[in-house]
Amino acid sequence: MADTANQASGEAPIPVTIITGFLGSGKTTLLNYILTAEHGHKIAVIENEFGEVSIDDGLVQVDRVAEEILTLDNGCVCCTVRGDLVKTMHNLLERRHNFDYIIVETTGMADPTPVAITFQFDELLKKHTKMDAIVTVVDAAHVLQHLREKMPEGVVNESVQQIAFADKILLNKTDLVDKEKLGEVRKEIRSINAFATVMETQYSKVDLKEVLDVRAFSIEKLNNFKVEEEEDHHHHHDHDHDHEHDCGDPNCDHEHHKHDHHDHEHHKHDHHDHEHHKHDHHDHDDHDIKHRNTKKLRHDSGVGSVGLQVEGELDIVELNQWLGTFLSTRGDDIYRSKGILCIEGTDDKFVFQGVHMMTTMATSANTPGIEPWKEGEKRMNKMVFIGKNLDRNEITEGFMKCLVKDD
Ligand SMILES: Nc1nc2c(ncn2[C@@H]2O[C@H](COP(=O)(O)OP(=O)(O)OP(=O)(O)O)[C@@H](O)[C@H]2O)c(=O)[nH]1
Repeated sequence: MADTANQASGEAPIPVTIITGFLGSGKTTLLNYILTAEHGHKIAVIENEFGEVSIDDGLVQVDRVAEEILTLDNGCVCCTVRGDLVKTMHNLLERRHNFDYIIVETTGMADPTPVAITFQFDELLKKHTKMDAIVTVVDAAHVLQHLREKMPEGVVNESVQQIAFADKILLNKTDLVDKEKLGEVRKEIRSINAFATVMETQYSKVDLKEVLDVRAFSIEKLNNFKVEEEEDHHHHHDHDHDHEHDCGDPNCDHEHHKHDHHDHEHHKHDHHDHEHHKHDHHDHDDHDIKHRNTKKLRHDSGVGSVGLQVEGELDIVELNQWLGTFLSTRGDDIYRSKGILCIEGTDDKFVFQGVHMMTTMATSANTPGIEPWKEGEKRMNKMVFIGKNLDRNEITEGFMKCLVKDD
């Protein structure tokens, strides 16, 4: 008989943390800190840039990932799987008894999407690993400059995207900025991603319980759906939905790019900027919709977040149809989506998460840490979308139509 520790580590899916962030933001500093700290994990690290990182304790091995990109479709980022990463991961999994945690560090400029997608896409990886969180390291002294950088037509601002994807944000190098600047940076981050946890750090020193094994990607944390109060009352711009959207790849001529989006003309109300603003919505005013508008600040990428919190039961067929259509038409612009949902006819919570148009739906029956709806618990659906040019009304309307109507 194999020993129990071996058995245990041989069966449970291995958590994967993706560390991303702009060049020089402090990713390597974070990695070195993690690898030398006491955390009880045996960590395998995969990096794009470095051949070797040798740390005596904890670290098991470092695999070099060469630049090899396997594109599944016409070059659209959401259809890109890292072939090299798949190979490296398969090799690594053959030695899985050597480690119980995986960290993937992306290069400074890399978009985390293909890495996240790869873990969702490959069958073996899906079976043996479990995305834990995307951790984005932000350089407090330089991030505003990067966020506000004007990009040429069709080019994605990586800094904005990395923040949009994050479950956890290390606001690093706080020693280099004053309070006022720090406040400004925080606001700008919030305007892009209203749902990630932001932690201020120096030399990436963070409470590791906040970044490792946090299951942020599989959204247990949505249970605490908590949004920070913001004081500023910047005017929320209406986004003009120009129908030529881009996925950041100038060569991409993917069918869905040509999709003519709905005309949003009738949605053009002026939103308040108040948090948890109660909203009378058509004939659904019996449902309490708590939501949050993110404000468009000076980064002009149009990236923001929309969160919904709606009580009620959802019709699974309607939901699949709406989400399927919504994400296949808008998926290039929607970096992340997650949700905990209440489906008619079951006491299991449904756990939804997506990266662009790739989505997974699990239930509390197969998601550790998520409990089924309890007797008497409010059946509150919570859903988050983070992306470009999101139209809160369009999302709310689509979502509300999926609710089971009380007769
Ligand atoms: N002042 C200050 N410097 C820091 C802090 N964190 C990291 N640095 C320094 O910033 C520089 C870049 O840090 P790295 O950890 O190498 O950044 P990186 O994100 O890995 O950089 P790339 O690999 O180039 O993308 C190093 O000289 C670090 O010592 C901090 O909190 N304050």
